[in-house]
Amino acid sequence: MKIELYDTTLRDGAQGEGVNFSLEDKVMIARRLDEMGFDYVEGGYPLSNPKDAEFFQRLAAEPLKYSKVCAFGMTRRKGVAPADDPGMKALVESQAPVITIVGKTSDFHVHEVLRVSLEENLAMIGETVEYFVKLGRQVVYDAEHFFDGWKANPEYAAQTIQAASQAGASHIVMCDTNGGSMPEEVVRIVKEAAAKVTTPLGIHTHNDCDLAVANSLAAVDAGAVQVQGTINGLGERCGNADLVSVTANLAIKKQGYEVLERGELEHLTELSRYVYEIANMSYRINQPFVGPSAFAHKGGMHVHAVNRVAESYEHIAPESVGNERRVLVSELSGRSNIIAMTTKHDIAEDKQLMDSILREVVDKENKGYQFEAAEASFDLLVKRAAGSFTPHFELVKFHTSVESRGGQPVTEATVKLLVGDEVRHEVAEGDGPVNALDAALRKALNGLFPNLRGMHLVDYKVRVINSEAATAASVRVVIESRDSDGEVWGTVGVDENVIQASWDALVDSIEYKLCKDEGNPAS
Ligand SMILES: CC(=O)SCCNC(=O)CCNC(=O)[C@H](O)C(C)(C)COP(=O)(O)OP(=O)(O)OC[C@H]1O[C@@H](n2cnc3c(N)ncnc32)[C@H](O)[C@@H]1OP(=O)(O)O
Ligand SMILES: CC(=O)C(=O)O
Repeated sequence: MKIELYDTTLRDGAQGEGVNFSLEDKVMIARRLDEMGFDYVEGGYPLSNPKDAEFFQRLAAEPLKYSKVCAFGMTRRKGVAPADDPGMKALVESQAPVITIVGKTSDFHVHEVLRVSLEENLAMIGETVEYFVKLGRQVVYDAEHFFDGWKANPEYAAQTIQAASQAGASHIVMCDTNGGSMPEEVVRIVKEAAAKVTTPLGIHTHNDCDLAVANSLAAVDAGAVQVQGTINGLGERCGNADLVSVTANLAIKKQGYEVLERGELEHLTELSRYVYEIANMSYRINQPFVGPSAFAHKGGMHVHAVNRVAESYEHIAPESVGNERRVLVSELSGRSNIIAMTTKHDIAEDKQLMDSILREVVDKENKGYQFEAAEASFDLLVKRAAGSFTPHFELVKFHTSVESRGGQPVTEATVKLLVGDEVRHEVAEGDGPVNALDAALRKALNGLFPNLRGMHLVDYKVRVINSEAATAASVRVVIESRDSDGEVWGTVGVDENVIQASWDALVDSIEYKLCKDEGNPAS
């Protein structure tokens, strides 16, 4: 059976704390969802702000190819005719082919929040839906607080959805607005609601009990044919149902449902990351299906098994959702992790070397190193252990100073290097000691390695480890670098002195780049 996917990232997702899409962001996300084959894209609330109103004008001028565009609004205001209601006018002007109307299901909300009679609320629902149907628009009716309302007063809750159904709504969407329902309640109530209306049912859940995806799937099993949710579960409070997980579960794990019929499932990971990037948010690393850790294997016994049979510790093939298998190296590693990480070195047969690499990894992790986010440092460690690494330069000394000049901090670094037989001695200023060291190091290497010009630092993280040792505590510095090929790599340094730890991570980063460009990648 076909299950319609209704995306509300641009409306309900934008209600999440820290989420703020520009007009261009919204248009780009809508187009990506359209390419992926989502059935409905809810673009916003045109009454709410000019950006949302403008979004619909942009899409009216250049329509989506597949997805139906939905404009969201509430039922008419109390005591106002639909034609005179500013919210209705904004929805009409949006030109959106689908109008999604939210209305009250719960008698408690009708009395305490709207402060109108139960009859007036029914009239608000029926007249609003009818108004848009008569204008030739498709109307999706979102029944707010549906499950709470049904639990408190099922007769009245049923009357609200019957009002929408009789007025011509195409779907009645049951909303778990406060996210407090359990899957067994959802199943029972969806079945009871299905006995009261013939209009197709949809489900819209929130994640306050961490059950939004489970509740969506339970509703589908009970008869819902449309699922509303957001990419990555963005949304108010604890978020909405993550439409990525809903889609993957319906397509891969459950039997008999069809979603994204155009074979776009293998682009789910790309879509998830695209939305994170546009929202300027970090990926949720352990996000099911699409997170960077979703198929990352760390425990030595697991890696051993996965090397033999991938599905021994994977519930699906990562590629089916566009993700990839990763092997992590850490103190929890066994020889299998090292073998998996060093395939290009062709050293798997050298058990002694494998054991010495493993011992060094465990020893270094014990001192505070972490190689999970520093694969480039790990690769250099392997080369050093295998005797195939020749440093491109050697440090003679470095010096950094920070002083205040006229109330402004000025940071300077001096670096003295031996490059072959030549001594190079350079000084540079920077925004801080690490930036100044980076600049002086590059100056000292200037003219020898022009490819370093296309490389820059993109992230710098410092973490105090062993903090109970107070001032003697070590720090771990992780640096992320990127080059003009778009490759990103991580390196790590650990020391009691943050400048030394930074230097070590910096040097690894440059050595990795030089090895890579010589066609001698460290891994
Ligand atoms: C469950 C959901 O996610 S629903 C969507 C929630 N999203 C948002 O609120 C984001 C966009 N909202 C906005 O920009 C603004 O709230 C607006 C433009 C819609 C309204 O702004 P204002 O007119 O200043 O009203 P305000 O937000 O303070 O209060 C909401 C009003 O709508 C009324 N209202 C709430 N729900 C409904 C409804 N379903 N139908 C009719 N009126 C409703 C409230 O009773 C209140 O009116 P009152 O003060 O006369 O009682
Ligand atoms: C409509 C909606 O967003 C809700 O009830 O949660």
